[in-house]
Amino acid sequence: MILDLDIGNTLSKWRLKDRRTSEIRARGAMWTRDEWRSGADIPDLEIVDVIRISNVARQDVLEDTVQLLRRRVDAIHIAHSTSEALGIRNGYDEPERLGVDRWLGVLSGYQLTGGCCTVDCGSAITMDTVLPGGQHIGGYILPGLRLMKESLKLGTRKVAIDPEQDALQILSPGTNTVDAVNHGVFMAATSAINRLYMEVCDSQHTALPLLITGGDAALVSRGLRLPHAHWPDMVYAGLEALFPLTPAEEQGALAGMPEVIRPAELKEIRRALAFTQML
Ligand SMILES: Nc1ncnc2c1ncn2[C@@H]1O[C@H](COP(=O)(O)OP(=O)(O)O)[C@@H](O)[C@H]1O
Ligand SMILES: CC(C)(COP(=O)(O)O)[C@@H](O)C(=O)NCCC(=O)O
Ligand SMILES: [K+]
Repeated sequence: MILDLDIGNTLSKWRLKDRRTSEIRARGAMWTRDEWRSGADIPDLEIVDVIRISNVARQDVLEDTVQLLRRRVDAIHIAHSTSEALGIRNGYDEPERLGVDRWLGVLSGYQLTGGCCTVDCGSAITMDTVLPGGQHIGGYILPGLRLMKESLKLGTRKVAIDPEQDALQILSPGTNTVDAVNHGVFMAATSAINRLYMEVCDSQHTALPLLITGGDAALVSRGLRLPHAHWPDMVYAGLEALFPLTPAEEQGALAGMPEVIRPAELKEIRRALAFTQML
């Protein structure tokens, strides 16, 4: 069995994948700051023979995790951002400083689309662009929904946006503190993504597919008017692309690949952008 780990600043996500059939057998998550102890929260390590890791949390979290796992498994593959991989050139001045979760999203996004914008809505919200031909041009980092809320210190930290509400409701003026904050941060996130996406397409002269992932992706997705695809396993898919282990992975099949949504026409994107700028 393969254990895939995606250690973010908030949550450490894990997934068990069958090495022969490529089926996902189990999934879970735990708080990154918590220790890995046997119990219901962590996978059964007895059946794991190889591990792939994406880590953007502190180095000691990775070291502790590897220490714990090393005793039990044959191989541990740890992903790193590099200047080039799988036909993609990293656009950062210092490529190794690009968050590896972003790099993995770019790798899988490019495998799927041949050029796209990737958005990861977690502790931070990140957007990256890789152009047709494989040049990554860098991206943007914003605080995530939770961080934005916490930074206001208005006591609304624990009250999440109701995911059942429709987007128009979430964007309406709040008539109490909780709603005012929730609607405000939702608007900040969705309008920034909309705008940055349009700016990038305009300046690169191409309408790019838009992919979104991360713990808040389903919610943020509801406020994006642009065509886009939600790919919950996008970071895991980058691990699959970088360290293929199953027969399906060796042939380029990535877990949970969404259908590619055709982007709006470039001239429509430019019209919407011009409208935004005149407001
Ligand atoms: N079950 C959940 N537990 C905790 N956070 C969740 C959950 N579902 C959605 N979230 C949201 O997802 C965010 C974490 O997303 P994630 O992509 O895992 O972040 P990171 O990779 O930075 O750890 C949280 O800040 C929270 O807003
Ligand atoms: C930007 C991030 C904090 C996002 O992490 P996440 O929200 O997924 O926990 C992470 O990708 C990171 O630490 N990046 C290093 C800085 C950079 O990418 O420029
Ligand atoms: K993120």
